Amino acid sequence: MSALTPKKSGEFISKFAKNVLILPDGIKKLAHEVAGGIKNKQICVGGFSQHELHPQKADESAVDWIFFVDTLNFCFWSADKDKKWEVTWNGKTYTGYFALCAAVQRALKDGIPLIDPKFYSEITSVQLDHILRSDNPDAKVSLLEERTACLHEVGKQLVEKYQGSFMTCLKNSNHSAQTLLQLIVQDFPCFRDEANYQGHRVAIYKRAQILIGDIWACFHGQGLGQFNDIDTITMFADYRVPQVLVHYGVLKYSNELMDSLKSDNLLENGSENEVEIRGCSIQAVEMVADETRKRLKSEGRSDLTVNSILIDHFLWDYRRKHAAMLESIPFHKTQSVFY
Ligand SMILES: Nc1nc2c(c(CN[C@H]3C=C[C@H](O)[C@@H]3O)cn2[C@@H]2O[C@H](COP(=O)(O)O)[C@@H](O)[C@H]2O)c(=O)[nH]1
Repeated sequence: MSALTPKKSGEFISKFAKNVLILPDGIKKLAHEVAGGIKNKQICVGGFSQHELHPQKADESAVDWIFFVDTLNFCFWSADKDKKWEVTWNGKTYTGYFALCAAVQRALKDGIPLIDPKFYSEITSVQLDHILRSDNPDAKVSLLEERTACLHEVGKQLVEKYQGSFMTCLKNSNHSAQTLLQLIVQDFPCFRDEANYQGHRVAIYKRAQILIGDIWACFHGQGLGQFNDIDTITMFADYRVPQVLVHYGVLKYSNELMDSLKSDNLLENGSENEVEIRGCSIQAVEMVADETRKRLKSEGRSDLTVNSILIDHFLWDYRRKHAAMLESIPFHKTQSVFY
């Protein structure tokens, strides 16, 4: 059974969700803030390159850098807060997603051809463990074997089918995000982030969509990063953005779900509650994007770019900036290679 698109999946899941609710007042409140951020250019496509660890030059190696990072861009949370995986680079210590970016920069500086698909198609888990080594000796990156298997899968496919670079996939997509999305989930199974929900096959495609979103952002929506249908890409349903949506009163969890998350119970990938959190996050951000467009239109500012990628980046960066304030809102803990 072929899956619904992520946008349709979000709509469908939010209709049937039992433990997650979308609140219209929260949508309006967040849309007001997003509209303001877009007008004053705080929220714009240039955000990606502002991170010192991201590629500063939008070229072929940036595309292979982004593909490598987004192949491993999952599950950085640690059960024990004192054993956080962290990487120090240029005198600064990073955690989570940015620890991955720092480890990649460190490896490249050491002359390891890490983002070359030929190299990582044959990488051993011992080599990867060294490359992703933490400066906190007690903490190691999670799911090492699964990460190694992901690299083998995608590296082999790129070498055998796409002349050894994701650039070929990008060129084959003819500036269509949906064509590229289908190519990614068909040819690279570790990106195929789907689930069965209420008798339907739903697709979240978090890493496949963030891969497209990061290329679009890195290239400022120009040249190789120009997609005619970029607005059809949804937010990236990870475990951080739902925290912010609860904070803004956009999502509300049932008491039962909130209590379960507060007790640090793991949520199984594909379980009803996990799918509801992720699906309602997609639908909520689509609603915020629509409400924001409506507001800007009423102010005669339809010229401004509004899409779910920009809103997602705002929310994700917001969680990073206000981590302490958001600590009282639990994030759902799921072990998977999908997010
Ligand atoms: N929805 C969403 N999820 C994102 C990102 C990013 C990084 N994106 C950067 C690139 C462009 C933007 O400017 C961002 O700066 C990582 N993640 C996910 O978060 C989790 C780790 O979180 P933490 O523990 O805090 O590092 C993990 O599942 C990871 O896959 C995003 O943008 N959106």
